[in-house]
Amino acid sequence: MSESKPILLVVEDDPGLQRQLRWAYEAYEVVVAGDRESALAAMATHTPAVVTLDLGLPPDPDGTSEGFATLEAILSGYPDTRVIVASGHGARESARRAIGMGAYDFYQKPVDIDDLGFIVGRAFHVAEIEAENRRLLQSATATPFARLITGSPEMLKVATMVERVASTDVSVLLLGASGTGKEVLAQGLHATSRRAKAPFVAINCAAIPENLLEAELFGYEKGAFTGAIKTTPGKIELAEGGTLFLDEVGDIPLPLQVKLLRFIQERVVERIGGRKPIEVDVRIVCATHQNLKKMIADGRFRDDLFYRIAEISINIPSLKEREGDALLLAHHFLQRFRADRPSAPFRFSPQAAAAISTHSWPGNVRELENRVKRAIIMADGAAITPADLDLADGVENSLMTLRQSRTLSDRRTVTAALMASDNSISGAAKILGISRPTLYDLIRDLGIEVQH
Ligand SMILES: Nc1ncnc2c1ncn2[C@@H]1O[C@H](COP(=O)(O)OP(=O)(O)OP(=O)(O)O)[C@@H](O)[C@H]1O
Repeated sequence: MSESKPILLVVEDDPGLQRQLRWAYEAYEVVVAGDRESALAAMATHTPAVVTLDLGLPPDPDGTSEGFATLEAILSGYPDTRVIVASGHGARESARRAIGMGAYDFYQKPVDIDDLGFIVGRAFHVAEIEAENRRLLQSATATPFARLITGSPEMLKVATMVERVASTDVSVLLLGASGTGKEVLAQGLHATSRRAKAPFVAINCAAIPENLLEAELFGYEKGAFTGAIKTTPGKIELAEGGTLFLDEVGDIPLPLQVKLLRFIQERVVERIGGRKPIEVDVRIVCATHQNLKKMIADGRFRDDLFYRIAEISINIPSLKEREGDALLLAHHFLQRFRADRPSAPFRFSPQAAAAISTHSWPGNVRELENRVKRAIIMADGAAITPADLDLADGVENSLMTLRQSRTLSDRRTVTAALMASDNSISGAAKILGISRPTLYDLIRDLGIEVQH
């Protein structure tokens, strides 16, 4: 991979500030444009991930009209670009308008190079994560787990385990909270097993009334009970040669647990009202959000059945535990649902992205899917907002994190410089490129203890 620096486009008409910014951002290759035309030319040539844009551009250097026109042109041509808007004119109103149009962030002049540098750094970071997300989305859809979208190491580990057990015929118990993707994984398991061409039959044991569950699973002969007007095979039979997925297996009532156990041991079913045993070859995969061990202790689940269905148990992490996945999945669902509603926004506002990243997702992926579905219907701006998702604004949180992370990174850098210079103040100041008094101030503000 090339080690070239990322390109930052600075749209600024003041030559003094142009020079200052060019000098300040050593980590980037800074491209400068002084007006709309040259900004769009630079966009076409370099397609930078991040742009800083002064709203006061010629021919309206004292107003904002040209700046807004430039913002609109950039965002409509290059919707993935993070545009950071800087202006001294009627800052609040301009800020609101710019963010509403899809700007990434806003900065009020006069420019503080350090602060703006931090915002720019974060914008590149987010752009990188999003690019990575897009790559992951592409590669994820190429795997046998076509419906499983994840970039988190914990979940990838789960997918690898599922893939590994798929080639065997052991029974698998998937443990995870509601909406974590148990059925998606069960389907992935089936699709990667030797049974892939045979049926995958799923049954949610919690969704079917107790008295109907037996008929659903085992089938019945005509006339076996009132309403049994024709002979009907059960789900177990329908899964012949393939995989039977028993979701919420903990909800199977005890008498039916006995019958299921018998089937698993003998591999034959008898329809209700039937006399002849029917041989069935199926792979059993179960899932539950309940604690089966506790249910066994309470006498609500049979331990002999548990050991039959749980030759291998796999824990599925909650969405909150999969770092970065909420945003990755949100983009995935946005793309998917937009297919039916092309006029919907194609991006989340920075506030919405922050809200998605900080929400605790008690309903896991299903909750996320529903919120994005809702947002696509509700949204009427350029970007999806936290309100469209019915989430609290995440920006306050992210701003706190911004401040905290800045302190954290300063502390780390100063401590490393002190260690490298054997706690010599002048040595550390030299490494950090600051004066000794500035370093003393920093050490005090950051609460660092210097050992002598
Ligand atoms: N990693 C994932 N990638 C893409 N979509 C997912 C993922 N996980 C779950 N989904 C989607 O979220 C929804 C819920 O998933 P699923 O039904 O598999 O969860 P579950 O754990 O079986 O839920 P429950 O226990 O409530 O039945 C489905 O629409 C599914 O397609």
